[in-house]
Amino acid sequence: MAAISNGQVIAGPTNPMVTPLLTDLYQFTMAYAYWKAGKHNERAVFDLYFRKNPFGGEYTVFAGLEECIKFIANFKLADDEIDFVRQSLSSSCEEGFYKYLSGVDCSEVEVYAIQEGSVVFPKVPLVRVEGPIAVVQLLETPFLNLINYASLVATNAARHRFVAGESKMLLEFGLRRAQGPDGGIGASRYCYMGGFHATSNVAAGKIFGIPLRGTHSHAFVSSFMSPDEIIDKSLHSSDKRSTCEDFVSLVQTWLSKIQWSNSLNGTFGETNHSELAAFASYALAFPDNFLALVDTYDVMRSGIPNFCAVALALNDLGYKAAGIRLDSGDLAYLSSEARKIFRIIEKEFGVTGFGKTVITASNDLNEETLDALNKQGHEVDAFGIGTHVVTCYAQAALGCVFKLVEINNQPRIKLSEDVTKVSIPCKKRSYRLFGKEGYPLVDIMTGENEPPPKVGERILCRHPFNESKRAYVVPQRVEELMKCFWHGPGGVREDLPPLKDIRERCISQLGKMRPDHMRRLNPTPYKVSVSAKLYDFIHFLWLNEAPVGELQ
Ligand SMILES: Nc1ncnc2c1ncn2[C@@H]1O[C@H](COP(=O)(O)OP(=O)(O)OP(=O)(O)O)[C@@H](O)[C@H]1O
Ligand SMILES: O=P(O)(O)OC[C@H]1O[C@H](OP(=O)(O)OP(=O)(O)O)[C@H](O)[C@@H]1O
Ligand SMILES: O=C(O)c1cccnc1
Ligand SMILES: [Mg+2]
Repeated sequence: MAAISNGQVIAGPTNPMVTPLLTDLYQFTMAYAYWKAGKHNERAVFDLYFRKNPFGGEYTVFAGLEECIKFIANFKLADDEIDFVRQSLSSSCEEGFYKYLSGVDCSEVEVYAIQEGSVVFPKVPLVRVEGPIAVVQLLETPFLNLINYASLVATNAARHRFVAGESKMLLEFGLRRAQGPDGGIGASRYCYMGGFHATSNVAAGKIFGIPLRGTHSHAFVSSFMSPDEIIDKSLHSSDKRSTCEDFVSLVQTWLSKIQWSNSLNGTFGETNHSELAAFASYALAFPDNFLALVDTYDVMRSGIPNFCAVALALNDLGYKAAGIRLDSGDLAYLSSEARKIFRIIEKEFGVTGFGKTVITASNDLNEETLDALNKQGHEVDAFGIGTHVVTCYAQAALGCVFKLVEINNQPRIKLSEDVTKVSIPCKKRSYRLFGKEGYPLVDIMTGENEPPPKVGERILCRHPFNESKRAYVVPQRVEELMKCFWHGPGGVREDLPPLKDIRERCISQLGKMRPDHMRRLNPTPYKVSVSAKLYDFIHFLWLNEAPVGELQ
């Protein structure tokens, strides 16, 4: 059953395994202890944030919010789930707790969050969850689970897109290598959000409306032994006005023309006939969308001439071949060589546009290989990326945390020997301040009731923990970062935007960042700050909570 809020139906989470039990045991033990102490309805505020940008970069893409909202909108423990909690906790736990649990929902919970697909930075709350402490405590692990991987993959995808360059098409091919079904579905969704153009994952296409793309595998090529296997060789022209009765012969004629061509100067000798049969057969099946994997036997000696022969035969019948895929070898060299041949063929045989035939490359691609290809020069138009993007091979987890910042209107702080782990107390607001050139300059957190920064008014931005780091900013534009996404089922809240809009937000925000924050090597850290008032309060609370040591 789906929940209704603000007149909008909010379905449950995409993965039906996302239930109130998808949490750590300690959330239930704490919920019991809060209940036992009579504290369970105390109003608590938690911040969800991360401490360090992933992949050695200086930016992160926030993703996973929609799933969190779907989760809380439908949050209710079923009887069998309560029975299981009863079996899992100590037998000394009182029955009244289970009665309480059976009535728990998120009607008293408020969620403020940065919009999904936004570019975000360490320490700034991505999500602020307020509500009865026992209920909000139960949300900690599922929220982290839904946001950590989503944001990591979206960031990874955005980084791959950044290196590949805006003009390149990025295809996500990772389902077979993903961490299980949820990893695969999630990767497809969040790669698309981070700027990929399409996925090979059919289920993700159906569930999220992501464009589907694909080629064919080596198995298809090697399954053919000879052109004699092709029974139905007829192919009608694209305008359906004529029919070629023996497409395979037409292909073979074109292959000899290529072999004897003057401008190709005898580049091509014998090619592999079983590969030619596979290509011809694929073209008969998909004359409008003929794409050939050209590296099964030998890219330059066989795959490319065979592809060209089939593509030219299709051209005779009014079809335009879709392109080739390279899946091994030196992709810079092979793509450049293939392009040269396509250009020569365009000239020699007068086939307009043949020189621009799309070249797709795949095989263990990652940021580094894309960067290396760019440095060498290449002719690849589209990249198919699997393992590295979906498994986030370069970094296993983002490390988002969920920390208590206020209870019963009393600010709370968590101290640590490691200053990066000290939490920023209070229910806060956060703003992005934009400079003269239109770039975001700094994110600033303030106490909830402080006046907001104003355009044209100088404001002091302080590093939260380093006294000497501070700067005045006169913002040209101020954007409040967190919006209300849940205020109980009846409360006014932001609508959940379609995936395409989230993707566009992401691409647009990434495009408006100052380039030095985005570069791969030694990027400049983006500044995250607090107001002078919040700074003073953090340090007052810090001194208040930290015991004074005694030297002997
Ligand atoms: N010009 C290039 N510069 C840098 N890296 C490249 C270049 N061309 C390909 N690569 C990368 O080099 C690696 C080649 O891997 P490997 O040697 O295992 O593959 P292969 O032998 O070409 O193909 P196969 O998958 O059939 O084994 C891949 O990760 C690929 O992305
Ligand atoms: O390399 P990835 O980035 O993970 O991209 C997906 C890979 O999956 C496919 O083949 P598969 O890897 O199954 O077989 P292969 O390694 O023998 O090419 C495809 O040809 C790619 O190589
Ligand atoms: O369509 C493809 O080419 C594809 C799909 C998944 C994995 N590798 C390649
Ligand atoms: Mg491979």
